[in-house]
Amino acid sequence: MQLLLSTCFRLVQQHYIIMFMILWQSASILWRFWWKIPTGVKIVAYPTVLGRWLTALRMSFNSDEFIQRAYDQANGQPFAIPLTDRWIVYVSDANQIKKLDLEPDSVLSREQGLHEFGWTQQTLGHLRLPPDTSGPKSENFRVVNGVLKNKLRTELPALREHFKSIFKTALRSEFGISKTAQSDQIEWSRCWLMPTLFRIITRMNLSILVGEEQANQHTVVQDALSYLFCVSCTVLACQLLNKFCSFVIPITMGFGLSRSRVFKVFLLMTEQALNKRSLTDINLVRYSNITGWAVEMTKLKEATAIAKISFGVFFAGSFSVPLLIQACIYRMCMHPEYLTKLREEALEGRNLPLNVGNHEMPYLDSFIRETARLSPSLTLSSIRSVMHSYTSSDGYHIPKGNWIASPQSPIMRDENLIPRAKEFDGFRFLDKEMVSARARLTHPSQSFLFWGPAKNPCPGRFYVSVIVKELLSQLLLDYDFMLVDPTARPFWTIGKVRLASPFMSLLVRKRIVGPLVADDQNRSI
Ligand code: HEM
Repeated sequence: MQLLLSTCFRLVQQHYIIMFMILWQSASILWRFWWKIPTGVKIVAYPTVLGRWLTALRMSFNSDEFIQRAYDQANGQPFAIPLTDRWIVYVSDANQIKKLDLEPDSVLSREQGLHEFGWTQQTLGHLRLPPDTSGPKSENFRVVNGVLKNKLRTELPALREHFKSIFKTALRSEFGISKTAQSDQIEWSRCWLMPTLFRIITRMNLSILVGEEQANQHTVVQDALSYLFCVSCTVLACQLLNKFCSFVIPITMGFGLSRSRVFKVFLLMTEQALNKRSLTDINLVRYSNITGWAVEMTKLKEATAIAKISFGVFFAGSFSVPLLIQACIYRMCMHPEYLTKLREEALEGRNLPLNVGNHEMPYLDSFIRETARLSPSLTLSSIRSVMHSYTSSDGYHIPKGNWIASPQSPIMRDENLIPRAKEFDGFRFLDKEMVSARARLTHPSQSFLFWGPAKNPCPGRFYVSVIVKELLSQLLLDYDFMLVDPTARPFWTIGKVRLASPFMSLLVRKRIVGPLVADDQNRSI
């Protein structure tokens, strides 16, 4: 009898818990999809509150197509699509975007938007600098832009030999080709592209962030890679599970162990740079990496706070570069007709310093820009988080907590803005005489949102442009390559991210100098 009673009691208890969870979930659906709905804009979702929720679920897997259709139907007007955590109002008209640019960060915050986008509370945890809504006046913004757009950019031409030697060694070791391999050793080796590119680029980023000595240490690179893997799993979990993800985060983040180990390296290098500054005449101190330049530029005194800034740069710069390179390699394999010209150019430019006047290698520059245009790694751009309920001068109203953004892919594929926009034309950005570029990879514009808003584009883009060109040049000059399965799906869309396929594999061999045998996907192996 007692057993029966206790079983009944437990069932009732469980029943209440389930009832409570259903009520809580219903309330949050009502709150988000009815109470927080933007007004005065076209709502692109299935009708009713439940329909909007289903649209949000659908957006987790198929957002690219959905946004494209909404853009085509909106005729330049703003439209709103629900995600599981918020509404996004997409604005594409240039004049409306200009008006948004005039709003202060305390109303429409770019920095808050970037933090929410990167789930920094979960992925950087206590090592993040909290978002500062004072816009360009914030210390983080000033230091990050100063370090990447001034210091690092000025050093780029001199760093070319350094980049070259890192990539040469890395490619050889990744492809399992010995230093003394002769051109008649033509066996193909198979390479799993995404992890390979992450290893190479993370090693390179560490060398400019914390210096060559640290980047040479196997454990430092391994910790950085483990941390990036944890971040990828966490962002994926957060995108799919949203608020329910709290209990899985410690697991996906590996309890923050790799994060702490990587941060320790940043802290150590920051402390060393601070010591150097205090011991030497300040005018004589020369730093050669980002942690040192951050110490040189910041007004902050405390090592941990300064290290958080450079750690934030590591976080911001780690994911997009491998994805861009993978997209370029995919395009090269699918459009081998470009390879002869790209190889000629790479050979001619082999020893020139890159980024002196930002006009070197126009063919490769155009090829990468065209790839980026058609294969951006995000479905949206220029995110702003609504800090206080916002009513625009055009009459639409967006409740606090939602986002305003631009529909990146549809704009970059709009035939009204770019002729034959849906076609891949690798040398599209060269002028009529085909000698120099009309628009460089690093130039942001209203129809090229790859680097974010034209007003405040990514400060790391000059560095990206140089290292991507260097790596692709070496690949073109030293290797033949082709896709293992050219028919496999090249991209996946998960929530706001448009990922190059993590399963893409390449067949690679040392290049036979002479006829360009790699220019044909159909050759026999
Ligand atoms: C293909 C590679 C990259 C792409 C497509 C990319 C794109 C972007 C975009 C879209 C933004 C947001 C801009 C905004 O909405 O205001 C951004 C911000 C940023 N990026 Fe990049 N980025 C890339 C590589 C890098 C690298 C390698 C670094 C560092 C070495 C870097 C450092 C940053 C930083 C620090 C910010 C935040 C700027 C701020 O808070 O003011 N990025 N990037």
